[in-house]
Amino acid sequence: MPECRLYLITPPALPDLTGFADSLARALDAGDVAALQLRLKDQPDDAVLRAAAALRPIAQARDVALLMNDRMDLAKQAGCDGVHLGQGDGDPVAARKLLGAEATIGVTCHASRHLAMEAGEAGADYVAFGAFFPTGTKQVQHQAEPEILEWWAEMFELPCVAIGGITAANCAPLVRAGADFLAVVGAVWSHPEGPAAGVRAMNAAIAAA
Ligand SMILES: Cc1ncc(COP(=O)(O)OP(=O)(O)O)c(N)n1
Ligand SMILES: Cc1ncsc1CCOP(=O)(O)O
Ligand SMILES: [Mg+2]
Repeated sequence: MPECRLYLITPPALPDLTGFADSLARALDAGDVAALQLRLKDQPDDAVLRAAAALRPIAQARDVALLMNDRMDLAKQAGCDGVHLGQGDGDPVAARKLLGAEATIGVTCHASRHLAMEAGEAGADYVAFGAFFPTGTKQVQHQAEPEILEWWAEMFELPCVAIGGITAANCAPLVRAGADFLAVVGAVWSHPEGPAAGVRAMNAAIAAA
């Protein structure tokens, strides 16, 4: 079975940044996390930059890549390792030009093979498919099936990310289908025993898949 790793995404608002930074450190120390995406919604730029400045050293110290959601300009300003772009968030070619060859650029491809091939041609470092399961984190308009991961993994070397309602209890088919990363919000931040337990549970489920 090819390796699959956890990709952690922040909650959409961080009213207690200091408290969140502590929880994040404990969560990252609980098990393998490949990347952290800062995904703050409807927040002023200065709040996003403040959050990035607080979280970047925590991620960096643990060798976890920090990606900015939506905004390549803020990724650059904050010194992030990359950016995640949705279909309306800008051009991966422009992001590459701005952030450089070493940056990680991810692109949302919903459930579309066409969008994924387009993202690959535009120089994305990963393509993201979803939502695989119902999610309360975001109102989604696209539903993906594990077959798209199988198809992608068979056809292309470029890593693929699965997202949307993924938990320790439902992730096995996605791992088996060839997802390189599982991106989660709720499975970690809303885990009943806390985020560190969420990371442990996800890693155990990935290993058992
Ligand atoms: C890893 C990953 N995959 C998909 C998304 C969704 O991006 P987008 O479609 O731009 O939606 P928002 O996250 O901006 O609401 C993501 N953020 N990360
Ligand atoms: C950002 C995003 N894009 C598609 S589903 C989703 C939400 C993922 O959050 P959760 O893991 O809580 O379902
Ligand atoms: Mg977006």
